[in-house]
Amino acid sequence: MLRNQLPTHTMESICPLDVQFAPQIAALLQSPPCHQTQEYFDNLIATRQCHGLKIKVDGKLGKGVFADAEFKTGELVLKDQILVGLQHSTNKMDCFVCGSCFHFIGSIELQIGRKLYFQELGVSSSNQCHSDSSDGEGKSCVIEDASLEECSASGSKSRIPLAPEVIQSLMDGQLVLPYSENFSLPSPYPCPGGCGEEYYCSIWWSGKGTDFRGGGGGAARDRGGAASEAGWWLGSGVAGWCKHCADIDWDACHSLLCIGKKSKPSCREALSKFVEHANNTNDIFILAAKVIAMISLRYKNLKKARFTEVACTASSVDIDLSLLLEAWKPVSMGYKKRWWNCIALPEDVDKGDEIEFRLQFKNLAFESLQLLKEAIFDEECAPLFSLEIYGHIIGMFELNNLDLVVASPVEDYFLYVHDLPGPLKKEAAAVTQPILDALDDDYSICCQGTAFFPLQSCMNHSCCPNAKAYKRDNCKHNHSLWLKNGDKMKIPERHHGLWIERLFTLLPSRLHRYAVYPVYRVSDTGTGTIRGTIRGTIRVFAYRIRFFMYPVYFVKSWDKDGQATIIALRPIQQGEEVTISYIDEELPYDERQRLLADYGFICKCSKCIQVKVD
Ligand SMILES: C[S@@+](CC[C@H](N)C(=O)[O-])C[C@H]1O[C@@H](n2cnc3c(N)ncnc32)[C@H](O)[C@@H]1O
Repeated sequence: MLRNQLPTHTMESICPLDVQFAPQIAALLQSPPCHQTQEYFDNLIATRQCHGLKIKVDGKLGKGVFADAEFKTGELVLKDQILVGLQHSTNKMDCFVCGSCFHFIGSIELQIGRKLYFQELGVSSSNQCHSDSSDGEGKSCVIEDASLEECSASGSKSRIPLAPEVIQSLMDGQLVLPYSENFSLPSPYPCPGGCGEEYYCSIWWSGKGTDFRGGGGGAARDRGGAASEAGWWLGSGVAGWCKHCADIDWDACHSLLCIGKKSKPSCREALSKFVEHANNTNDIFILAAKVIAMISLRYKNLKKARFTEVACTASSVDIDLSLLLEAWKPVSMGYKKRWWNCIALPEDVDKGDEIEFRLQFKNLAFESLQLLKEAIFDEECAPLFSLEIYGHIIGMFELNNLDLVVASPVEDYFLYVHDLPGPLKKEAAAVTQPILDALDDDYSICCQGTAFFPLQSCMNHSCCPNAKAYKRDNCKHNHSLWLKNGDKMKIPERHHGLWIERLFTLLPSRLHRYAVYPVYRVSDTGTGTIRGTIRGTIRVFAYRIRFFMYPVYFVKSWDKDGQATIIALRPIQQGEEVTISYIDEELPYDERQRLLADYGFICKCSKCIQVKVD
């Protein structure tokens, strides 16, 4: 049975808003007309100055990205800014990053001190095992009787702790590490709402992208509302000092989601419950909440602007559908299906249990939505709080999101010290070695999360792609995979020398989607060794699933901040479609189709069509 042909009773509404606002919801979920979509993406490409690309909206696979110029091998094809993204909550203890652009902030000392502090408290990801990851389904997994042959890198036992005073002096800036001035980071600005949960940096808007200049200014300003230019996320295209990331995030969504003193105590409590629920189940709900907050605030701003124009005094609780559709436009452009329908059925779940399986996800989303409604429900934007809309927003993430991976400057710092000439290295290492010993394998953990990118998400998949997500190639160091023992892990030649993520995959395969694991550089010989498997039993909602994990690797899209960077894998001709691979395209045909089923389609690329013909 196809996923969109489930019996009607699974589609029955459990959310009264789905029924009450059915026409408005249908209007929101209707695909925008082609000309509107074309206009939107043409505008986006122009304002972001990603010349050389064109989004075509009526291709055989729906939207697709096409070359409007020639690209040489290795050339930058696209740098795309996040529409909405989040850092996984489990990663927050490891990496201190800006809550808006995900650039590392503070200082090398603060990054290290904070990590060691949480490590000593026993709450860092270093103290957890892989299967306790923040995956869509994995978040809800409870290890019941896993016999862990070997835990991850994070569980290292060879760590030599530092004295608490040293950790404190790293955090409060008393201890300055040698050469750390070469790795300065933007100053952190606390959330203006006083939640203490989010910190930000300031950015320089060059009109082309972001260029980080640390700190400067920082006086708390009176925000008194969320009045920003409604189209900020399309980028102004004008160079100049931009508002702090704090302001950007506040105006975009955080003013509604902040649990600081500026929010009403009842909202604060409800929001805390919502976040706790998301952290215990699936942090993708927090991303969905960001979208709902963004659209609500865009709606308010559009309404304010319209009323100023026509001096209108209409009742403030009437839903203005045309304004709501306008506010929703950036989300309307994303490819989406209902979350609980587009999740691939894990191999371990019996076909006969499919309806029950999907209902569990639907109920989970409803549970989360109820908590969010208690916190930020707005009558004027009521359709946004329907389960249909919530499910489609999460489904959009499921089908399009890219893992967000931002390289750690702490790793760069230690590599720099490692590369110093003899006497200088010896002197510096006298200070840094005890810190490395305390961090052990975790010295290089990068910022990890998930994000939706409006242009990149239009890229179709191919098993013979002509583009890929960029991996930093300016690193001077060739780390071998440090995996121990036994089996060889073969890595295709084209990935040699690139940064990869060592990933323990939990079967069924979907459970790795949002996992949090370290990134390593593959040696130029491209081989590593597998560290052993982990066997056990987990509970996924009502199901007990026997599993084993095996290490695979993922090549990541990552950079100094959260932008997606796509480069050409081979020469791309003008007019040719730009494709990336959502999976490891070297796998055999059946395995590829199995993995692509997670994305809800059977591949129609030339390589797969050829297999069928043969
Ligand atoms: C991330 S979106 C890509 C943009 C999409 N074509 C659109 O219209 O927005 C992924 C979806 O595009 C379609 N798609 C992408 N690559 C495909 C392929 N090789 N074969 C078949 N469908 C594909 C599938 O429907 C898939 O779920």
